[in-house]
Amino acid sequence: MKSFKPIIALDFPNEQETLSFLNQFREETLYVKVGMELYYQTGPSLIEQLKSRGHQIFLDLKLHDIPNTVYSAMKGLAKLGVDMVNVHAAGGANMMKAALSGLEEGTEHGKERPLLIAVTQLTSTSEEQMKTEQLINTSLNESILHYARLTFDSGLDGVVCSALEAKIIDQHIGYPFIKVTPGIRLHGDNLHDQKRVVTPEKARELGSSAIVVGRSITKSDNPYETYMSIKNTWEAK
Ligand SMILES: O=c1ccn([C@@H]2O[C@H](COP(=O)(O)O)[C@@H](O)[C@H]2O)c(=O)[nH]1
Repeated sequence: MKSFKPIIALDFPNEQETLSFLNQFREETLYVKVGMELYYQTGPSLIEQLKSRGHQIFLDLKLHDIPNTVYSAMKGLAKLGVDMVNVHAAGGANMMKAALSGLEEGTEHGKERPLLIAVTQLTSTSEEQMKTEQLINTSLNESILHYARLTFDSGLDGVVCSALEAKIIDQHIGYPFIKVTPGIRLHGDNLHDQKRVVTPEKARELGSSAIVVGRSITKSDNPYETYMSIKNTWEAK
């Protein structure tokens, strides 16, 4: 199975704060996640800087639009040379297939295409919220499995889900389908806006392929130490 370092969510408002955070990590090369907050302020130039420092990049823009728009957007994103990108599975099979075609066509000849994964249900969504707001009348696990199957059948590499759903996805889809799991909390507490949370140890036990950790590292008193301790726990697998 492909092995990923813990992915640090760089949820910062600008380049300066991002780089001063990263400077604490000395020579360590990281797998970082650039999301909407940061990318919408900095654009491709920050991606170039992160690459020049040797970091791997998950560009987490969660595309969700009509197939043609997603196709063209992915074609452009492929040129950035990032390692992983994503869409919302709720955009449907045609949209996901269009995303994959765009990525394949946009990837420079001889380079590896970025991994493409799809968000099933956000880790900030509870079963109750899914039922009352999205009017999806199944269990949360069934909805996530449905989106995971749709994603797999559309030819993508994996999904974003909580580690709580990693096992059921393995049972029905298997390897090498990737499960990227945010909602990681060091004490498993429902901190902030997350609803489906898991500790790094539990995520490992449950079969997560990659954990995404934001505020537990970025807001800690010693981000470097916190990251190293999470990494050691994760690599003990
Ligand atoms: O379902 C999802 C999809 C993406 N995210 C992103 O992961 C990080 C989590 O940050 P924390 O501070 O560790 O909560 C954040 O960038 C989200 O946009 C997610 O949490 N859940």
